[in-house]
Amino acid sequence: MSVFQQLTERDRVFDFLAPVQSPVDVRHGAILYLEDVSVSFDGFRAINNLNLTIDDGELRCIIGPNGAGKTTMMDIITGKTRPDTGSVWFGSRHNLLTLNEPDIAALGIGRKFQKPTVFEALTVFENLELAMAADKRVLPTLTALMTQDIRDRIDEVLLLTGLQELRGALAGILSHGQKQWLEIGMLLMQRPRLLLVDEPVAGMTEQEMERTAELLTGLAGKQSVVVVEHDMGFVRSIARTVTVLHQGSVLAEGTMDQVSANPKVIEVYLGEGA
Ligand SMILES: Nc1ncnc2c1ncn2[C@@H]1O[C@H](COP(=O)(O)OP(=O)(O)OP(=O)(O)O)[C@@H](O)[C@H]1O
Repeated sequence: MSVFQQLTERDRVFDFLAPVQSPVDVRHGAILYLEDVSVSFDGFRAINNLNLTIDDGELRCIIGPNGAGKTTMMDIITGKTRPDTGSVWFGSRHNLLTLNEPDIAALGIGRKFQKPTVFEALTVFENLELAMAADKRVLPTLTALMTQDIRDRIDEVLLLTGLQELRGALAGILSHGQKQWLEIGMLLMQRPRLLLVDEPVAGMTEQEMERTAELLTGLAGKQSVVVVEHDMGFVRSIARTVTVLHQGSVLAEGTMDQVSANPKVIEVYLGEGA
């Protein structure tokens, strides 16, 4: 059936217009559990008996030296990499190791990579609209049929990301920071329960960093946010709990003050002048 035919079928709700369900069971307080997770690449243990719990609504920062396993950990959570051993649960109901990448995304885990990948030839508004559509070819038709719900969500996300004034601007003319916020906004359109954000402030000005700190801390509570970041000033400005990864395991966990006073952390990471 053509996209046009699908859109003219008035008697059913289309998947891309349906509200995202959140069947995640967080009654025990945690939204993500990694237990004894290990993965090796050519005999090298990139993740080594990793244990990590993220609470529902929490903002967690993950730091650690190059090669500590931060990206691999994100890849495991999103289903891009399968661990050799261990378990990974989203709430207490969903075993993520039985699901593929699209299913994990559909459950409500959004991932923001370091480099922004917005559609530069489209406006800010259209980028957000497109983030709602599963089928990226339907944009022009979708605009005509856009429900009030989607318009309201776009307005909410424009407000959250501080991009209201730029709603009609082409994404291509945005600053680096604004593009990063737009991309976070695109993820927010799907109302994720857990957002994984990789080095959000790399290449940003001081002012953009402050705005990003406000944005991420504002999201916590409504959703859980895991931020991987090397910029210690930024981590200090947003962090409640910091996890330090080293050689694929948790080396230390606590407040920024606690981990930065930890001699093991100073030795393997902070002592590098990071
Ligand atoms: N697909 C792969 N094949 C082989 N080795 C890999 C693969 N992915 C990661 N590694 C290795 O696993 C280790 C952990 O890498 P990872 O990218 O997860 O670290 P990181 O903490 O994200 O580092 P950075 O801060 O530099 O981004 C590194 O030694 C890396 O070379």
